[in-house]
Amino acid sequence: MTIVLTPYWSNGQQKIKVEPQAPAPPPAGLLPPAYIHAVHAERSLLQLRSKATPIEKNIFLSQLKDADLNTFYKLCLANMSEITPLIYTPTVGDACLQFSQNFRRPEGLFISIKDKGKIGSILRNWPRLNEARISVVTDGSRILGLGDLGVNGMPISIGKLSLYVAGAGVRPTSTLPICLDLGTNNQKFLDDPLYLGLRQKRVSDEEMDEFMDEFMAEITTAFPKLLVQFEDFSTDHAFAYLARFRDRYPVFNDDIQGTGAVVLSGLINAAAIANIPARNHRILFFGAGSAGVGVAMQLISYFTLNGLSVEEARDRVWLVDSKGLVYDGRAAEVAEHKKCVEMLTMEPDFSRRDYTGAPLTDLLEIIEYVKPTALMGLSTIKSAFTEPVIRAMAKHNVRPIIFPLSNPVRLSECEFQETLEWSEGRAIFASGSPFPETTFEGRRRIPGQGNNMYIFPGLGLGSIIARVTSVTDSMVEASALGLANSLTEEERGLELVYPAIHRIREISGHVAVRVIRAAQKAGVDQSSELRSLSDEELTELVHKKMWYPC
Ligand SMILES: NC(=O)C1=CN([C@@H]2O[C@H](COP(=O)(O)OP(=O)(O)OC[C@H]3O[C@@H](n4cnc5c(N)ncnc54)[C@H](OP(=O)(O)O)[C@@H]3O)[C@@H](O)[C@H]2O)C=CC1
Ligand SMILES: CC(=O)C(=O)O
Ligand SMILES: [Mg+2]
Repeated sequence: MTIVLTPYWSNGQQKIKVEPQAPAPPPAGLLPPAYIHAVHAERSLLQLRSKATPIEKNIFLSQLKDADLNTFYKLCLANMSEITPLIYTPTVGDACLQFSQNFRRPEGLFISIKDKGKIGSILRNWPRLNEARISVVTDGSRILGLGDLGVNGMPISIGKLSLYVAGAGVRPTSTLPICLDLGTNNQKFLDDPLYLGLRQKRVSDEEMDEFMDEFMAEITTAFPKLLVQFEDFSTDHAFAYLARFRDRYPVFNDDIQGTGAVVLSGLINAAAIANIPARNHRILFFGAGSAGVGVAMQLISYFTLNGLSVEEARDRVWLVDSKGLVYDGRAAEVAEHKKCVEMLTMEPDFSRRDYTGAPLTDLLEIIEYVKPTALMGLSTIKSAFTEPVIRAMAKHNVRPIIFPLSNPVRLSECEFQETLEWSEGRAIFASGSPFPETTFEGRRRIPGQGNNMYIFPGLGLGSIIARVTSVTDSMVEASALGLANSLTEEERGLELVYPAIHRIREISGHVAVRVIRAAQKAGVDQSSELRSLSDEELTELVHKKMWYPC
């Protein structure tokens, strides 16, 4: 049993410790005589562990959250590494796939295309109108690497918000999960009598634009203090709506910006282990969607801040999509977001100009041509990093950086153990979903989890506390740098690229402080009283604001 709990009340016979936040005990007789709330957390943990499969554990935890919020978050905080994979990736992928079958009680807000014209009135049905501070909004069109899941995407919003609470201490009552139902192109769901969403195909881009304009205007009116996180929109809409709304409202896109920040942070720490400055790396992206391009943009921005010109910075990056290496001369059309993204002041044209040969479609061939120092997988293609691919990376690099970042775990481009074996233990590894640690040739090896869950809780908390009017690139970059320098000496000694997940509150606090400072510098903060605080005072304030279960 790993949890350490402080009992705070019993059924009245044996008062132990009453904390200020503790709920009043129910009247005598409504609980068994020896019931102790804190011990109940241990009982809940045993119940959780008695479930056979991850999805059963996910269902159990979801019901526990509904029945006893404090015990749920106590378990999360005391057992982060055990519980995070159950409420988040990989299990949240199954929770989404099975949402319509497993549905018990509604959680969050559902807004459909049929509500167009009256979205404001639907939003005002939310019972905690004045309390909402952070909303994770998905349209279910690209849930993890699982594709269009329509209204079944709701658990991703719920799961991310549970991490806001557990990982950053955002008050549970301040979280607002939203799933937009704009139809689905998933025929299996449309044919399923249990499917809980609209029985229609996705609406046109024009209709979706009108809907999103109304939605954003109404949500920021109904909830004037709300930060909006866009989650798992399909890539074209992810870029389009970030560009459309980011200067008007406090909004960020987790898959583009959160992922960009977390991978930049991991690359900085991996570069230190490889003993090659980050800006000197040659980075090959296998997958050029919202996540791949988001990370590429973040890296280029960082490299330019570290002395490279835009040309030199983008020269460090190669993109591969389903048609192979992205280069100017190839016949297959190159989507706009892979060429020129308006969201940065520079124009990071990722399409290579220096390659003029025949299309390169084989990853191994591409590796032999590029000779990358780092290989990033954001493709949703399971096992794409084959033994020859990893061996080629290991041939060209003393310490190859290999980050298979696709989620959930069954879509990972490679697994931890095989990557160690094929690279003779030299790979520096981080994956999107967690792999267990292992011992390789007598040495303890701990895989990194390169997941935006290390960024969004702190980025969100800092934005909420500073009451920002928008989320700037500098705030996102600050979150990455804050995460990168949060490793302890012991963690560096173990060659970790990300800190241990059980320190998530500390890390989120650190990230939040960096984000608040960046917001102040950019002039987008509205909590001017925080400006005069020293860093120590600000850190203390951030931690004081964190909610704890009782
Ligand atoms: N670790 C983390 O924190 C995060 C991980 N992710 C994960 O990243 C993955 C991708 O997300 P996202 O970018 O939004 O999704 P997209 O579907 O937009 O992108 C997938 C990309 O992979 C490319 N691709 C598909 N098949 C192949 C193939 N056979 N060979 C080479 N490339 C291929 C696609 O090519 P084309 O453009 O030609 O279609 C596209 O560029 C998901 O699994 C998601 O879960 C996302 C966000 C955060
Ligand atoms: C982690 C995440 O945001 C994703 O896989 O989409
Ligand atoms: Mg996502």
